[in-house]
Amino acid sequence: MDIIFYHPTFDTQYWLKALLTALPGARVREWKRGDNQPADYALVWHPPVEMLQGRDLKAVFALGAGVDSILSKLKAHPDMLADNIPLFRLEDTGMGEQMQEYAVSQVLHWFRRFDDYQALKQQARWEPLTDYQREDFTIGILGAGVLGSKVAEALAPWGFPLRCWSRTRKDYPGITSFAGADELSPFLQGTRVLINLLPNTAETVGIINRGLLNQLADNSYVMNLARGVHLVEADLLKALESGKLKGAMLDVYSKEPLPPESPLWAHPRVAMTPHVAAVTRPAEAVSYIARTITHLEQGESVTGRVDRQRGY
Ligand SMILES: NC(=O)C1=CN([C@@H]2O[C@H](COP(=O)(O)OP(=O)(O)OC[C@H]3O[C@@H](n4cnc5c(N)ncnc54)[C@H](O)[C@@H]3O)[C@@H](O)[C@H]2O)C=CC1
Ligand SMILES: O=C(O)C(=O)CO
Repeated sequence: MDIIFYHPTFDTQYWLKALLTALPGARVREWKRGDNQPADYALVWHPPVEMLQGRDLKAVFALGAGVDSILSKLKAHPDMLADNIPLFRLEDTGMGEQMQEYAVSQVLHWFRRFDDYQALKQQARWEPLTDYQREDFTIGILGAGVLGSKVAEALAPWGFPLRCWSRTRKDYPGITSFAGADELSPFLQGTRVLINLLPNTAETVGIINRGLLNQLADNSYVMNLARGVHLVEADLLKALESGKLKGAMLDVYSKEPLPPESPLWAHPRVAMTPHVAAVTRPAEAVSYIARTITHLEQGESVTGRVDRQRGY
C-alpha cells in the first residue's frame, strides 16, 4: 500500500515515521511537485491541485476537522478528486478535549465576571459586583456534532441551562435540542452565551449577523470557535457598541492572519486567540487514520466520511 502525505506546515518526518509504525508494510512518502507515481491513500491539508488530480485513490484524508478549504478548491477544480473517491476528515482525535477546555474556561470567565474585574483593575477600582445566576446564563451551542456535543458534555456538570441547534434533533441528556431553520429563532431567544461550532457551508456562512445577534438576550456573549466566515465582524462590533453584546471570544476570523488594521484587535471587550482552539494532535490523528485505513482494507464500515453534497 502506498500513502502520500502533504501538509504545508506540519513536521512531515514525524508523520511519515508515525504512519510507518502504525501501518507496518505500508510505503509512505512525502508528496512533492512532479510526483506522479501511484498511491492508494493521500493525507492532505491545503493540497496543491496537481497532487490529487487524476489519481485513482482509495481515499483521501483531510488532516483537520473542517473540510471547507478542500471542498472550495474542489468546486474551483472539479477534476481534482473524482466523486467516487471518499474524503475523510478527522473526527475528534483530541480536538474535542481542547474545545472543552476552551469553552468551559471562557464561560466561567464570563460567569464569574472576570472580564468586569479586569476592567476595574485597570482603573484601580476595588468594587465587588453582583453575582450572575446560573438560570440567567443559558448557553446555546450552534452545531451539535462531534465537537459541539463534546463541549455540551463538558459544560453540563456546571449546571447552566444548555441548548444546542443542529440540522437534525439530538437526544443528549440535559440538553434542549433545537433543529432546523424553523427552530433557530426559538433557540436564540433566551440564549446568553452563544458558542459556534458549525461547519462552514453555503447555509451557515454569515449566520452570526445582526439579525441573529438581535435575538439573543441582552448583555450576551459570543464565542466563535468554528470559522471566521460564520461571523459578520462589523455586526459583532455594532452589537458590542449597542450593549446587546457584553463580550466576544474569537478564535477564527474573516481573514487569517487577522490584519493589523482590524478594529477587533483594540476592542476592550473582544478577547482573541489565533485559530488555536483545537489543533490536530499528530499521534491521535495517525492512530485514527491508520485504524480507518485498516478497516477500509478489510471492507469494514468506518466513520468520518465527508458528505460532499452536504458540504461537511
Ligand atoms: N477553531 C479551531 O481550531 C477548529 C475549528 N473547527 C471547526 O469546527 C467545525 C465543527 O466540527 P465538528 O463538530 O467535527 O463537525 P460535525 O460535522 O461533527 O458537526 C457539525 C454540526 O453542525 C450541524 N449543522 C451543519 N449544518 C447545519 C445547518 N445548516 N443548520 C443547522 N445545523 C447544521 C450538524 O447538524 C452538526 O450537528 C468544523 O467544521 C471546523 O470548521 C474544527 C476544529 C478546530
Ligand atoms: O481542523 C480544523 O478544521 C481546524 O480548524 C484546525 O485548527
